[in-house]
Amino acid sequence: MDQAPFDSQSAPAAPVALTPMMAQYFEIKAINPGYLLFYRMGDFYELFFEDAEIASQALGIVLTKRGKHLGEDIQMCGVPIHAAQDYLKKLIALGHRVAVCEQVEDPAEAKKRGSKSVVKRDVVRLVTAGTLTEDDLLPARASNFLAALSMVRHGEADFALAWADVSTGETAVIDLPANVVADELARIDPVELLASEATRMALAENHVILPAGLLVKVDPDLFDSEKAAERIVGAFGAEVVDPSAYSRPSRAALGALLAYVLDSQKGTALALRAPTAERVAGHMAIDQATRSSLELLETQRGGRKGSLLNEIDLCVTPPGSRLLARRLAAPLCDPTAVNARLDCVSALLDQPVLNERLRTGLKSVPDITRALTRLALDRGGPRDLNAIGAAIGQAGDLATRLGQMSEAPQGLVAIGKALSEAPQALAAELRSAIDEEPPLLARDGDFVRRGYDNALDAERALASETREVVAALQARLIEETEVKSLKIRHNGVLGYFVEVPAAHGGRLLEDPHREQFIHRQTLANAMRFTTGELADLEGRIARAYEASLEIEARIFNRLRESVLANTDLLRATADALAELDVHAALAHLAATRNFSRPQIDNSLAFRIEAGRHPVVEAMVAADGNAFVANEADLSGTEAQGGGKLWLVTGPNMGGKSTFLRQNALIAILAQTGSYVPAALAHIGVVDRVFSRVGASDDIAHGRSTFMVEMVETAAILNRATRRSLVILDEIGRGTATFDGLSIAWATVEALHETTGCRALFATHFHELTALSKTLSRVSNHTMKVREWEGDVVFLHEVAEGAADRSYGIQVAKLAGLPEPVLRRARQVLTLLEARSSGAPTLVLDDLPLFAHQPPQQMPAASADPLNDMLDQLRPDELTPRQAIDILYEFKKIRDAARRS
Ligand SMILES: Nc1ncnc2c1ncn2[C@@H]1O[C@H](COP(=O)(O)OP(=O)(O)OP(=O)(O)O)[C@@H](O)[C@H]1O
Repeated sequence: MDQAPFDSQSAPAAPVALTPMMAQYFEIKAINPGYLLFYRMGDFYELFFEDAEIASQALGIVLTKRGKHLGEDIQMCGVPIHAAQDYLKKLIALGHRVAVCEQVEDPAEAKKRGSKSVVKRDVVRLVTAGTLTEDDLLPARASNFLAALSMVRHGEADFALAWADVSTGETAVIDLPANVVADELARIDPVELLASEATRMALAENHVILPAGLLVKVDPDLFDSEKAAERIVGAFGAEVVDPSAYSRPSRAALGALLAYVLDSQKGTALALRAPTAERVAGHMAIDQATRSSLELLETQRGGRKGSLLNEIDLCVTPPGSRLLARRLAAPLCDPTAVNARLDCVSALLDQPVLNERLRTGLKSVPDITRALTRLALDRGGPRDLNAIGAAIGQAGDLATRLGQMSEAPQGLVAIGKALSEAPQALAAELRSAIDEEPPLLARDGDFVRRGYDNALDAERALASETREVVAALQARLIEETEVKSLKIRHNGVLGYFVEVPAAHGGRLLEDPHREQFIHRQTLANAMRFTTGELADLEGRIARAYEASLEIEARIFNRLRESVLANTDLLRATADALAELDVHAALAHLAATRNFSRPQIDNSLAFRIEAGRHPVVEAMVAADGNAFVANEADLSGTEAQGGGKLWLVTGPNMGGKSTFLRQNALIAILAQTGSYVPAALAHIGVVDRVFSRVGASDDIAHGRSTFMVEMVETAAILNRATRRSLVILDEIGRGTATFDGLSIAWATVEALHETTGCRALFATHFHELTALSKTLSRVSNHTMKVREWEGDVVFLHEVAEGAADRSYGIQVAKLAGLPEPVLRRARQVLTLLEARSSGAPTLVLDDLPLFAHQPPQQMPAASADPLNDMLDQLRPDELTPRQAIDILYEFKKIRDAARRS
């Protein structure tokens, strides 16, 4: 094996000719720019130079030095082979990409070329976040997409996005105009995104910023649409996929995706499925801001817990959870397709005993899509074969159960058919061949069942017979030497040997035993010998073992081939299992959470009775409280000019955000094919949902909160259609009162007059409620509160009419604003209200600040009340929402003081 790549003894301090190994290292490094090079040295992967610095810091491992280059120390760190997987996982999670460079010849071969020759090495795999296949590197319940974004200029730029989960083989592509690129990226949520610099810049001109953390800038050549056609045919076969069926941008995106995956696998055949061509209009458009505001798959803080998905995901298999997440990210727009899904849920809901049995059966079905990919990439092991065998068996059982269903809907019939076609003969073969608990790797052997292969059994018998031979030999040697404590033992260094206690060792060194026993080792208490007979035995055992390993490897490969020959059937089985899991889970959800079936059609209806927010409901229930269900009716018709717009007023904390969001979530759940948390829901399919709720809670990156709010409002006004559902919360709040009010006013008018979409608009500008008099489809609604001894009690109930006031001061009191501040605020409010109603009244200056305060409570600094308030605030005890509300109070007081 090689020594150090860089010879520390002979490395001079000045520029030098490279040692052969250094030359090899640099050569490999140069063709893999952007990757940390894991350079195989014996039992370690070693990293050098900057790679070593990066890895040692990222992994918390020691950085050492090995030799010199150009007079400088060479930094080095290493990870042992057996732990490499864990280190890789950490590096990938931190966004690094790794090139794994192995020794690709036997060191003995290298020696033959001369003593100074270097063992050949080559990169066998590029490991990146988007090209992983190993279970322990992947999240079980989430997809892991690699995406490639292409641009083909036709005067105006046309884009396409291709994406694949390399671990499951799922592949898809979609043509996109520039203005939906960001939405689609948000939906697919890739872990790695390939694009050229030109594409990145063209999108930036369109105000679409590609996520820097995921972006891998690749050579534009990778996107050549002509080469792409060849790659597509090469990957899937001309008889399976016709490249000309895709648009030029789609071909280019697929071509780049395939090239990158192929390169990462270094020549291993691809295990991707023929790409599905998706259409933008096929699913509900939900932009990034809406996804984040509605916390569909993850919360705004980034975790899955607290998201809608987490609340509704009762799937019992990881592929089921992955499918549900994908469906929730892309609800359907075709009522027929939605209803077909709902029919499956309804049928299972109607048969709870069957559904429970199906779920119990599904629970033990292994994740075969990933096992199949590993086998295709020759990275699989006997456990993958077992998983596939078990899953096929389960699929058969589940098909039988489904077959017992009376009047199954079309969707379940199709699932049952796919399950019944699972290749049972293959499963029987796998079951008869592989042990129940095999080792991870085929090369470890001992996984084929006894009785499966005669030749293998014969070799194994030889190996085990030798055990008996050893015992017999030991007995004979005891007799011959008369050393009763003589033992035949085995270890890795000596192989088989004879061991006697030290006290008897001398006897074997003398005649007549001297000839037979060759001394190998003297220990404190024992002496060890070998004999010719033992060496012979050793050889026989080793040969038998080698032979059995070889036979097992042949069996493994044959079974692997049989599995791969059934790839299409197995994928269909896996798809059907995942889909059944999703329907069964949604039926279980509907039953346990009291959801009902939504009525979905092509109308412009949006009528929800007793609607609930599934996540807040669970949260409130955990505190022992009941969620207050609310109705919403935004239904309209073309003849009326579109849907209705509800203006919702009411205090902070009154439940406006919850109410607004729950209606968007109900629409999304319904079009996903799920029952919904409402007593009744009638929804004409929604083509886009826009939700801007609580934007001021977000810390805007680089743009002020108000700017973000305006950019997002602009997007809604430009893109919403009559079929859209728009949910807006406190538009215009982040600027001066009159500017904000005017913007909010004009926005409501535009939504009503031009867009005609169904909309919920929450606001603190009570002036807006006057619009209901002039705009026919605008109506006023309010969150009910009850005042009790000066305090406010939130009823969380939506009622007709407008709120007469905002209860800001009462809420500020709940938030713990100091009493002097509250008192002063009440005075100011009274004055302001009186002034705006035109009543002759005192001016602000007439009122002494904090009048009636005893002097000790109101120190001299009260000339600057804002300062005083700040002194008394306890920021740590405030929620962001409370803090913002207090800030608004501050601004109001300051503005009022300025004007008066
Ligand atoms: N329908 C409901 N039933 C029971 N509790 C509710 C309901 N709606 C909201 N709540 C409770 O009230 C809290 C505040 O609700 P929400 O954030 O929707 O109020 P808001 O009016 O939007 O306030 P803000 O304007 O300050 O964001 C929720 O966290 C929840 O605990």
